[in-house]
Amino acid sequence: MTVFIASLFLPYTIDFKPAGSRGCRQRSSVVEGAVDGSNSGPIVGRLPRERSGSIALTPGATTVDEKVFKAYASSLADEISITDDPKGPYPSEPRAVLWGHSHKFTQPRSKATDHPEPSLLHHRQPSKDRDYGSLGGMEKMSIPGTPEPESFRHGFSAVDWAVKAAEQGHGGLQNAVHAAEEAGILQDKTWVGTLGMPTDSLPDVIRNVINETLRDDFDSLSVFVSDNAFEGHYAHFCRSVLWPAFHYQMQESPRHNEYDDYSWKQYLKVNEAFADAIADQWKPGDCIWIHDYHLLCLPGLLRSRLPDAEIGFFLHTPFPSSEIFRCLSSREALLDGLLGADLIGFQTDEYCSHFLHTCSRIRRLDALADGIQVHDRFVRVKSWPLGIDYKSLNLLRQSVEVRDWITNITYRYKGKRLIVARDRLDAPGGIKQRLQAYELFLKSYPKWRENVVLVQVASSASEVPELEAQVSKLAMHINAVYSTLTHQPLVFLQQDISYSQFLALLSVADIFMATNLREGMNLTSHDFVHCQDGRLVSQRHGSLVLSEFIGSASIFHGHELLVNPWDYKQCAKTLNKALEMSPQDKERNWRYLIDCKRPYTALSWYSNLQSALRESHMMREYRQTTNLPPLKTKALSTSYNSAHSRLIFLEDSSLSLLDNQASTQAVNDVLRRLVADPRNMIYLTSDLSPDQLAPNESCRPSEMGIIARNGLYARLGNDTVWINLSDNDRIRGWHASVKKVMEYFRERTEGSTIEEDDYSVVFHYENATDQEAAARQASELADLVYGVRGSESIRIVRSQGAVSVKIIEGMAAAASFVWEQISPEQLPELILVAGGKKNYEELFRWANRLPLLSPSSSQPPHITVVPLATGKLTDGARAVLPVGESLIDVLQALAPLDT
Ligand SMILES: O=P(O)(O)OC[C@H]1O[C@H](O[C@H]2O[C@H](CO)[C@@H](O)[C@H](O)[C@H]2O)[C@H](O)[C@@H](O)[C@@H]1O
Ligand SMILES: O=c1ccn([C@@H]2O[C@H](COP(=O)(O)OP(=O)(O)O)[C@@H](O)[C@H]2O)c(=O)[nH]1
Repeated sequence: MTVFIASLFLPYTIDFKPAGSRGCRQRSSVVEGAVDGSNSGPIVGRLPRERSGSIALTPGATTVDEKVFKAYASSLADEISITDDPKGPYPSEPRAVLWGHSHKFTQPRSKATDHPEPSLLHHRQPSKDRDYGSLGGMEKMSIPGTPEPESFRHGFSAVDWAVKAAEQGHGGLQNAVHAAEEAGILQDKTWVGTLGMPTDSLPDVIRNVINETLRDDFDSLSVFVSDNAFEGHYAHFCRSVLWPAFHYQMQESPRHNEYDDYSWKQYLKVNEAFADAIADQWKPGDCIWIHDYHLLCLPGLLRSRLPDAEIGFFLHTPFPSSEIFRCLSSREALLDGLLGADLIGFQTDEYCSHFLHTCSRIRRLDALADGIQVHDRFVRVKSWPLGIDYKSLNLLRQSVEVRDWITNITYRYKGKRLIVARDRLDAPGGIKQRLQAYELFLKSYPKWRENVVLVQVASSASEVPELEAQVSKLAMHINAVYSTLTHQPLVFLQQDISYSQFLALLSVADIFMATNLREGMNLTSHDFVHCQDGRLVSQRHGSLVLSEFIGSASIFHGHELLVNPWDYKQCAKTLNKALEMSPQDKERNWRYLIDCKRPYTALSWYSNLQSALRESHMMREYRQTTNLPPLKTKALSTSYNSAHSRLIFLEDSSLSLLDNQASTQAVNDVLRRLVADPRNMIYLTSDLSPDQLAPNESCRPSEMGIIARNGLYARLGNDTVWINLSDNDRIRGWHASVKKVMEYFRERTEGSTIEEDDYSVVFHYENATDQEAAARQASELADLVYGVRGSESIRIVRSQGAVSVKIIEGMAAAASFVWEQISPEQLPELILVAGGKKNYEELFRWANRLPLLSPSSSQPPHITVVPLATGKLTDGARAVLPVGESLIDVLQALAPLDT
């Protein structure tokens, strides 16, 4: 089984250089080739190190501001002056080196910088009598297995190329994939992505050879799209439309409709190219993982090509509030694209909730707490925060290079308190706000002016030149006002620095500021906490000043130094607090952060996602219920008889044992036989309350457990005490707030009514005088309820003429409660769930998930879930009652009279 991992950029790209021009690059560490496909260097699993001799801090200053700061940065570089090869040879390094030594902080570059030079590629005149496409004048087409003539090899060997680490891509994702491979939970993978460089000028033969090398030696499937399509997709639609919107930057930009339309078409085109490439290679049993906002339409495009494929999607960025998302002109298509997946993962619960609400609002879909019902498919939605890979980080930070940088930086900033930040220079990066807060800090706390330095690494983002100019000015202003002859409080590097330099900075910093306005997660803050363990630098426990608005804030929830990045006063105060903190408090804070992030590792992220996808896909199959097989009663009896322990949930509406209607003798008899068997745990479920059930008490066998009020109460078998599974105050709370909102709409919608019981509140407008206005009100009502629901597990169901708000997870939670009461020796070998009400789907899903909860050593239980009513209740069911049979017939087959 192959796992396809699709991300816009492959972890690799191609470095084109004329033969012999690679200078000092270590040839042995590059996978090299000439266009004829012969590898001119040995293929080894390492890519070239990008050595930064003296960090390139002075290139291309153009504006006055830039000159000032680049000159400053350059003098800093001279001061720091490192040697090209700190103390080689390098220790054996972790995999992350494969790409980690590339200039990671060149992220904003949309493409690799090394273009194949046209003069090299077209140095031959196309031959008139042959048509070899872009190969033009080649004497002979390269046919696999056929030796090429010398002339061919010579002509193109002048265009050497090398596979090298891509300069952009998902660091966190790559580390997670690597960790999963090392742990053996990922065995056969194929990365799918573009090379992130212009490829139009590449002759087909070169593409093919590159393709093959990447496929054979780098488990990669390269997707080729035209340079125009790539530009429209990435630079325009991704970077100028989606990225700002997903990070709450909906400012108007001077764009034309045609521009938007064009870039949207290119976005789709690139997504389609991915779909075609994957569909071409996919085999039944393979799994497809799609990553991030560049490929939102890919799940849907793949679903239409491969209806049975196992498809997962993970969004690394935030998913914004529906208020923002609904401004996107392609909102429906984007949602439909995403909903092609079996499972959609987000970094935090907040993003999940925004997504669920957006689907309900824009697509009018039935959003449950754990996913979306899309016609006959259920798309699971859940948060799985990405974490870091300690193993590779530990190895990397102990490299000679990082150690040397630590020495250099410690020497350079001796006696100073060091604050470090590193962000992309775009609006969500929050550099502008951070500098403003820092200025206020220097102003308000003069005692620190002479001994604090903020090192701000700002990777450029050419998309927003105005912001760059503003930030440069601000930086210049801070240094102009607060510098002294011997001290400059701000080092503003509008430059990329190497990862080793950055790790060294993280290790020696007193404070790391991750005060971005928005960010999906921000793993760098996790790296910082880890690097402050004192392993390389004695007793650090530096402080993390963290924005409330980034994914990491949900991991470090409750952290003492959380800030609102727009509140400069608070940020300034927090910096002062962090600097004044006693070593004991710093350590306490640090330990808190370490504990918070412990459960979230790159490996656990990968493995949780992988099993959740498996489960969702499996459940999706059960949900494809149009042709559910009839229940095989005989087979069920066989499993029942061989099971030493059985758990059975039966919905009472068809048995009438719990309600006040008299049940038949047959029902009474068969239930008594079932409960008499000590191997059985029988639970009847009802929507009645314990009070309503009381009068009929004596008619029921006392061994039978009961779940009442759709899961709000449970009574275990042989027990007389009702357990309230929900907190009454909480229920009253949601009930009251939802009702209040409904009242508001009822008053404004003539003819509407509200109906309530203790687990649902329904706004009826089927008899409203003005249906159109009432439907609009109902939509607004649904939106508002989403807003007030807080963390409650409620479900909003829109139906013809009504909006129902119901408490959910009741049945599954009650079933889990029952499950928790069972001792490990008694864990059931057979589970039967039979019911016909809508909330039984929840129970079906719960039961379907059980095999995944079973310890691997134990035999998974045999599960049968049977919808009792025909019609809509099929989600999660595995079989239907055979025509003419009732539940009693099935129960009688299990416990016949003579047993
Ligand atoms: O620059 P892009 O091509 O648009 O890519 C976007 C960013 O993707 C990665 O960051 C995202 O994923 C991280 C890990 O899940 C998460 O921590 C971060 O908040 C997300 O934005 C990548 O690491 C960035 O460098 C890219 O800029
Ligand atoms: O050259 C590099 C750059 C980053 N990383 C790691 O990749 C993760 C950052 O990934 P990403 O850029 O996806 O996350 P962000 O920092 O944007 O949250 C961090 O744990 C880094 O330690 C790495 O191993 N090598």
